[in-house]
Amino acid sequence: MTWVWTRPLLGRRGSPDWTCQRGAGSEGKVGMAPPKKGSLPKPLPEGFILSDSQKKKWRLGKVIGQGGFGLIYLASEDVGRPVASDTAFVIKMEYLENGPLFTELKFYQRAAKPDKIKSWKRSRRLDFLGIPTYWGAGLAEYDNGSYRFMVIDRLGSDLQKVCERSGGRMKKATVLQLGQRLVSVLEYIHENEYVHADIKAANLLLGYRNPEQVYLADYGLSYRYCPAGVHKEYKECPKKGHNGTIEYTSLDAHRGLAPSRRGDLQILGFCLLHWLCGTLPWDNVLKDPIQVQKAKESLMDHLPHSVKHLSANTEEVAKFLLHVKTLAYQEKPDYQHLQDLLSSGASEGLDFSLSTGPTAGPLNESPEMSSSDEGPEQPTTSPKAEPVDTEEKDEMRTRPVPARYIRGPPLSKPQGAKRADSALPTSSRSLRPRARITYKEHTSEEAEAEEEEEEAEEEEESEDEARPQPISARYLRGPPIGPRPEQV
Ligand SMILES: Nc1ncnc2c1ncn2[C@@H]1O[C@H](COP(=O)(O)OP(=O)(O)OP(=O)(O)O)[C@@H](O)[C@H]1O
Repeated sequence: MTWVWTRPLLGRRGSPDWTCQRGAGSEGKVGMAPPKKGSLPKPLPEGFILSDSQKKKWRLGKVIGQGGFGLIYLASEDVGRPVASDTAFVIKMEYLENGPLFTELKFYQRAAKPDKIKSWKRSRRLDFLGIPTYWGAGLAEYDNGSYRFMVIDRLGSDLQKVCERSGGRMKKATVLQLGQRLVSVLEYIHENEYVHADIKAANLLLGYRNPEQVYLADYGLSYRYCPAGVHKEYKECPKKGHNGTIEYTSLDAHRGLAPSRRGDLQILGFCLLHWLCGTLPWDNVLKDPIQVQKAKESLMDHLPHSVKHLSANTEEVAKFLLHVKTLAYQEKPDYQHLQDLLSSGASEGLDFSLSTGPTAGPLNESPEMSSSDEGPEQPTTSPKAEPVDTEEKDEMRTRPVPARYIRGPPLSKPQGAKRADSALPTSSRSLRPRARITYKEHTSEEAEAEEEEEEAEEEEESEDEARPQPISARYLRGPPIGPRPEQV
């Protein structure tokens, strides 16, 4: 039996209303003590000294943030005095048995070492790359609890908050500028065998000292799509469908495919659209992942008109999504071309002041359009969904929520419409708080074995004393490797 973290659909982010429920599989594993009720760890005292896997010491300061599983502390390498309020480091800490920090740590250790980032920047002639620097990690014991921690750059406010403060939407030039920068970050991540799989404003943090810099953070859902250069195979697995943040997650994720590069870009496209319009066509059906999937399929099927129809200022994003639609599952995107598509209206810097651009388009029309509405001809190379077994779909629909890990802040409830085809926005045009539901698939033994195998092959695992507790005690996400090579 394994343990699944659950939280009510609209439960408060970081609130103690999590429960731990038993799930199927992995019978009889060692280390099966259920994680403590309420996943947020007990805060460690200010001034606590931690030693990382390289024996470097770190001093804990105040808690400055909390996520679904862990706390963020200010931290300092100068252990002899209290941590200054303007310190450049933070420590992210979770209970040892929790999975997301382990996943995030593996990303940083494999893909975001300072040297690697430095040489990438040199080779690309970049002044800046928006990935926080990783400074170390380790394990700690406190008051009978075991913890994992990771030291990274201290960052500033997240874009969700910034955006809410400035009226909900962003200026078009800023959205396009953000899009370009994120394509550049994604290219780096993708070239290092990873995808992020959870791009959204809440995971974009401004620099602490320089708010002109934007970092893509939170790699808790990141996925190694191409371990040792071998891309995961195309395998739809409806039972693993809808992973990610429901508003933005890719159609691949809805279908239960392992995340890949095109999925990240599609997620980014949905984010850009949201930031521009302040709303998305599936806002009103967020509680029903299948309806969300259908609304996204409809939008992608009817590009570019479906996007242009939402607002007058979406031409570049429509082109962006149209290009993403042409990508095959394993295809390497043309990052330069994607950046070029966004470049025409992009600003130099970022301006988060109130957006006065056109609001989203007609409110009472369906995103599903007749073929005569479609505008320019569609590319013929667009990937087609494999037929989905309706029985499996029904099973997904009725599957009890506790079978998955669900996370998301309360924010406001989506309003109104019951059907995807009437899912056009009805009220607010702003990026106001909303239900953001993240589905995270429950651990599978294949995925765990796969991770173990990959790790065993790596020579660079000197920091592996930070390995997790017995596998079954932690939460892991990841689809199994499919036997069926199916390039779509
Ligand atoms: N490097 C950082 N510097 C400063 N604040 C940070 C840093 N990383 C995260 N935060 C802030 O701390 C809070 C918690 O972040 P964290 O990444 O742990 O969780 P989350 O993304 O909010 O939720 P989840 O754990 O469910 O993914 C957020 O408000 C985030 O903006």
